[in-house]
Amino acid sequence: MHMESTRIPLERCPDLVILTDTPKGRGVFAAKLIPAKTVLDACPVLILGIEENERHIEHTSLYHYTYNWPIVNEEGKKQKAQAIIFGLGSMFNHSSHEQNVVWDRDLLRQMITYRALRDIQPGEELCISYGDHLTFKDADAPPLPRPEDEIEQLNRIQLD
Ligand SMILES: C[S@@+](CC[C@H](N)C(=O)[O-])C[C@H]1O[C@@H](n2cnc3c(N)ncnc32)[C@H](O)[C@@H]1O
Repeated sequence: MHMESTRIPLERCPDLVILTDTPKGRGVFAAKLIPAKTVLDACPVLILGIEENERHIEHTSLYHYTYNWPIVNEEGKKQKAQAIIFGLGSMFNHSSHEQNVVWDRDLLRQMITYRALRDIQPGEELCISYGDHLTFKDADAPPLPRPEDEIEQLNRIQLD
C-alpha cells in the first residue's frame, strides 16, 4: 500500500549569527534588522520516551537543551515528555524581561516554529522565556543589593 508522505516546508531567517562568548554561553544574535513576525526557524523535534529521559537523558548535558512536550500515552492519559529540538531552537537563551522570540508547537507534525515577537535590532540577542524554574543562575538577573545599601535603604524608611 502506498502511504502519502507529508511535505513540511522549512524556513530559516538568514540574518542571524551565533556568538560564542556571551555570559550565557553561545547565543543567537541579529545581524540585521529582523521585522516583527519574521519566521526565524522551523525545527523538527525528537520526542523522548519518558523512561528513556528519566534513566538516561536527565543525567546528561543534553537535558539542558530539552523542551517539555505534551503527549498522550497508550492508555489515553496525558503526560509530559521531553523533546530535543533540531535547529536554532536549541540555541536560544532565556531572558525574563527581554523575550523577543515566540514559538509554536505543531504536535501532529512534531515541529516547532520560532517567530520574532517584535522588531529586533541589529546586534540584539534573540531570547525566549524558559519559564520560572531555571536550573542555572540567570545572567540577566539584576545584581543583589550590597548589604550596606540595604541598611541604607531601611534607614530611609519613615514609619508614621
Ligand atoms: C538551550 S541552551 C542555550 C544555548 C547555550 N547557551 C549554549 O551555549 O549551548 C540552555 C543553556 O544556556 C545557558 N543559558 C540560557 N539562558 C541563560 C541565562 N539567562 N543566563 C545564564 N545562562 C543561560 C544555560 O547554561 C542553559 O542551561
